[in-house]
Amino acid sequence: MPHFDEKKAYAAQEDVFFDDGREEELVEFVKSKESSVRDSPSAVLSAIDEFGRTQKYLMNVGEDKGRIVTDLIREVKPATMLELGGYCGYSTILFADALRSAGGKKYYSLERSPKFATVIKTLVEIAGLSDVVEMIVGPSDEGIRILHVSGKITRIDMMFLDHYKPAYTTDLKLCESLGLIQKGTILAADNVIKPGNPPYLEYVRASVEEKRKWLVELRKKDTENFPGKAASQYGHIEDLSLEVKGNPEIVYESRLVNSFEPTGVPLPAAKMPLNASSPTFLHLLQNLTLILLSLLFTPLLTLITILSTLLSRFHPKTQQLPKTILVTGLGMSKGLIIARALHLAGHTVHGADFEPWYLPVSGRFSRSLTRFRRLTSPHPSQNGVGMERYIDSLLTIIKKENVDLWISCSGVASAIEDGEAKEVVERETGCKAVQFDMEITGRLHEKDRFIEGTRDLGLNVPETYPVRFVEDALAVLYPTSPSSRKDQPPSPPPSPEKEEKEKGQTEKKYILKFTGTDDTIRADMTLLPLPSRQETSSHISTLSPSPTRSFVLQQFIPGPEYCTHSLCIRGRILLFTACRSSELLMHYRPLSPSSPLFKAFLKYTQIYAEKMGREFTGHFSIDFLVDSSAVGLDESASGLSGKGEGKGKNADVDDLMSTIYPIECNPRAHTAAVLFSSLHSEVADAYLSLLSDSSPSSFSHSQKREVIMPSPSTPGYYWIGHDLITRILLPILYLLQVKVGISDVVASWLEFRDHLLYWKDGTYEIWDPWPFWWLYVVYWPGMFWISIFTGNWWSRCNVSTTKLFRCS
Ligand SMILES: C[S@@+](CC[C@H](N)C(=O)[O-])C[C@H]1O[C@@H](n2cnc3c(N)ncnc32)[C@H](O)[C@@H]1O
Repeated sequence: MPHFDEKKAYAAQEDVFFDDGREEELVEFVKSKESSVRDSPSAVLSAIDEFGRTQKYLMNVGEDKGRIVTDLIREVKPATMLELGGYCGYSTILFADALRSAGGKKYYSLERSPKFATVIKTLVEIAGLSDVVEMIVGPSDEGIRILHVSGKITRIDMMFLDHYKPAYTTDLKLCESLGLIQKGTILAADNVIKPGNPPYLEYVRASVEEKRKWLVELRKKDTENFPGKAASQYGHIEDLSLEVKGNPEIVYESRLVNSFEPTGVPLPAAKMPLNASSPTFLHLLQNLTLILLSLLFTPLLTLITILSTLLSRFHPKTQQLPKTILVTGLGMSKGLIIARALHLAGHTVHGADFEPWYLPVSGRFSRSLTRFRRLTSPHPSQNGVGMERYIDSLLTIIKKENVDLWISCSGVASAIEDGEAKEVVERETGCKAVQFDMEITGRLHEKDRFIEGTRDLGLNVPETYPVRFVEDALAVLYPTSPSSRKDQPPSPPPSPEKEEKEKGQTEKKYILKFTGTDDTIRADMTLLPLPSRQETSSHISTLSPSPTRSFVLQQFIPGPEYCTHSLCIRGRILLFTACRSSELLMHYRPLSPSSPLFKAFLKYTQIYAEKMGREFTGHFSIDFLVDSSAVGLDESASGLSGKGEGKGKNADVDDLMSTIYPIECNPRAHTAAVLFSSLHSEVADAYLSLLSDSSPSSFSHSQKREVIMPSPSTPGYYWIGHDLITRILLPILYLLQVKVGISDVVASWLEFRDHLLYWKDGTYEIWDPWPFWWLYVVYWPGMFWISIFTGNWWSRCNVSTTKLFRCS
């Protein structure tokens, strides 16, 4: 046991030893020395220590126990680190400084008390560490979910646990369940011996078998049988979740390290590096072989094409009279799968899309098309000329080919234009369009109008406010009561309920979302308000909201995001699917139609469509967030976990309707449409119903068509080229840059292997391989070189290294 220097001992701990005004006194104390301590973390720490010694006790980790962790930081060199419980920022400053010196980037401090969080912010700012430290205010489990959902943390390099003792285990399990604990993660937990944390020690020291056994037993709450006053230390006993199961397969190495409290009381602290199993070299070899087979065998593809041409004679054809159909958006997978479905059902399909003359899109080479035409873009519009030319180019095809049905698969940039085009096409020709009209498209496309309209329909929505000026957002984030205005007479004090509501209002978190299509801004997930009004205001100012560059301020819902895709004909949903939203929208696995979440999403979408009435025809896709904290939902509610035993499995669909929040709507086809690839005759029938099913009496509940949805056995869909880059090449690059470890690289490769073995490529069809071949052998390399020559490559890489290869 090392020696403790009595001269540096903190004042003795009193009965009441925090939240009695001493934290504010500390801030004043440090501020009084600001000129000598500014921008020096060690000087700020010395000032805090001096206060603890000469004024009042502070529950800081202190110099001695702190050194155990800073030594670890120097050794492990974490890129990011998490702290649960920041109090006045002693550990925050000590560890964030060590992290920065070791080359790390971000230190997240999770602190429940807004008052203490303000103290931390102030002292961190004086120490000159604001660039490194990010505060997340609120209960730690909420903070962990926020960091996970926002993508700020995908793996925990190192975590310091020093908050509500019973929450050590539940929070660790939560991190495990979210996949944040990986091989090499280091946990440093304070106070596990005194006052003591038996459930935590038991958990991290348990074997895999023991933890598996506990999973099926009825566990006591972690707050029960807790020693001393630890369970009620911060006022009340917290209701910790019993639902988060953790990952029993993870094994920890545990070590106790002797040290001293800042008062000089000797104590052990614990640190725990982690062990996990490694995959084999064989998988790597298998992956490489499959890649070569998939991409380089052009002659094989040619042979397949010839054979499948012969075999396609045996495809079942439509029972109806063949129709002539125009599908636009053939450059995207969603357009391609719709064209293929209609072709296989025996119809004549024409394709069209925008494409530069020097680089044809892959969809034009599909065997499902009778002919492909290049469309004039509506965008280089001078006085609406671009728009007129676009509509003319559509009308020309429709009239020349006697098109019966136009299926618009617009990209985000031409959704509104297609709304206008639909009106002209239906007015001037006999052709029907699967596309919302301009008014409805605008109402769905614009985020604030969509939420407002949905609220008017009586459906659950997140709070959403239009933001055209910085002040619009500040007015929501910092509501002032009328009585605080100088020019108005004071009004009576607010009722307790109103006060409670206003308090709640300010504690809610919001995200500022750009209403346009700039991906760099769309990625900004900063939770607002920031700790001070000034920081909030300057953050919003950097985004420069204006009437021509508007945003919405939307309530942050802590929970997973799901996307849906549906085809709606005259207010009825005919095709529907839902999936977990994936990074870059390049992986789709359908939710089981029997899962409660799927049913809730479908019900929500159906209610919306029916309330909109017979004018509502088009592709309709709502993105939902699920407030999993509200009803203790787990993965079993979506049917994706495959385990099926969770509480969510039996969730009531009506209850779920108030915990699913639409966050935006795409009035166009979603790439998740690929999940219908094997249902071609059903898909074709659904689209063709627009031409036949038009009598007013057909819109009744009794005659409701059955909704077509991908069966639970539908494989997941991915794009092999995207996976090659994001799952194979980029991890190697990041490994060379020492951004990730070898275990991360292997995990990525294994994911790719699983996709190759069990999932399906979103472009490839054995009978129609040329779009796939063109996409990867010509289009992507072409895009790559064009990007290099035009310089776009680098600017896009700043957004995301994989963005360039998004082909949805
Ligand atoms: C022992 S103090 C932290 C001391 C700090 N790590 C240091 O060494 O300077 C514990 C802190 O955890 C915070 N806390 C308690 N429960 C929490 C929870 N569920 N989530 C986040 N913070 C919590 C308390 O408000 C308190 O500030």
